[in-house]
Amino acid sequence: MSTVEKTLRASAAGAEGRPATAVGLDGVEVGFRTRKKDVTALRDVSLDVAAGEFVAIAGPSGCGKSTLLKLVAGLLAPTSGEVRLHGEAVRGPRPDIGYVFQRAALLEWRSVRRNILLQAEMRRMPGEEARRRADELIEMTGLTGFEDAYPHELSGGMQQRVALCRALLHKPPVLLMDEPFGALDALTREQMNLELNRIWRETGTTVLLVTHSISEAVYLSNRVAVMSARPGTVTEIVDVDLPAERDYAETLGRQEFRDATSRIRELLGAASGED
Ligand SMILES: Nc1ncnc2c1ncn2[C@@H]1O[C@H](COP(=O)(O)OP(=O)(O)OP(=O)(O)O)[C@@H](O)[C@H]1O
Repeated sequence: MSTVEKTLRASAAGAEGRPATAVGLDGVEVGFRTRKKDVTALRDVSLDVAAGEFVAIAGPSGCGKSTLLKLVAGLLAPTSGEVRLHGEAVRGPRPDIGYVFQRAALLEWRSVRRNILLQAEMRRMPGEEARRRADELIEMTGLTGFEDAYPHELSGGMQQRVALCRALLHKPPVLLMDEPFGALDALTREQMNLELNRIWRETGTTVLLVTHSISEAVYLSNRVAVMSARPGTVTEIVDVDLPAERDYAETLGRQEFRDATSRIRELLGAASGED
């Protein structure tokens, strides 16, 4: 583990070595007013995510999962209730988060390295430090040898790896991922799940992941927050009783994995046909 990662892990632990709360939502409600009607997207959402924890959010389409991530990022303000990052109320866009979306959204005219370094340019990070960090991430995500390739020369999985490097460049203590592997084929998605589990363990980053896949949610997380249909609220938090380091096939065969997936499927309604 590098010194940077050790520091990140140490700062993730609160007083007396207990993990501090990285993300807190308290009685959050979000309403949208459109020309035609008012929509309550989230109602009474409360959720605490400990520093270094991996929490997945699962729920039916339109229940407010993306809205919840936008609140944490400070891109949206709640109508009522409070959102906190590291104990501090979120009052506007936060620089200390990383965001990965379903589409990698890379700049076609920039190489892999320069797409990753875009984050540094936006944040005016010192060049040498940013280049070192980009190299570290390129190696961590298996992109070595493709630094000078352009997005059209990459597979979908590789493009998402670049997006992940870009999101992690400034070492955000909190990483928000909105259905990041939804557009990938099943095998690539499995590979990305394995890699994300390793990267999460190596960096100690707190992760909030929105996913429609129940198995992905359970494979990756410490806990899965299951939401109801709109107005979305967290109906139950399912604990995933598995070791942090997870072999893919072995994990899927474990009773704890089956217990968690069937509980989530039950909560979401077997008829939804998800996963
Ligand atoms: N800016 C907005 N203005 C008006 N309504 C909005 C806005 N953003 C979201 N909504 C509404 O809020 C609800 C929740 O949207 P959100 O995108 O958070 O759901 P989701 O659970 O992420 O959906 P999906 O799983 O389909 O991506 C939806 O009914 C959506 O139409």
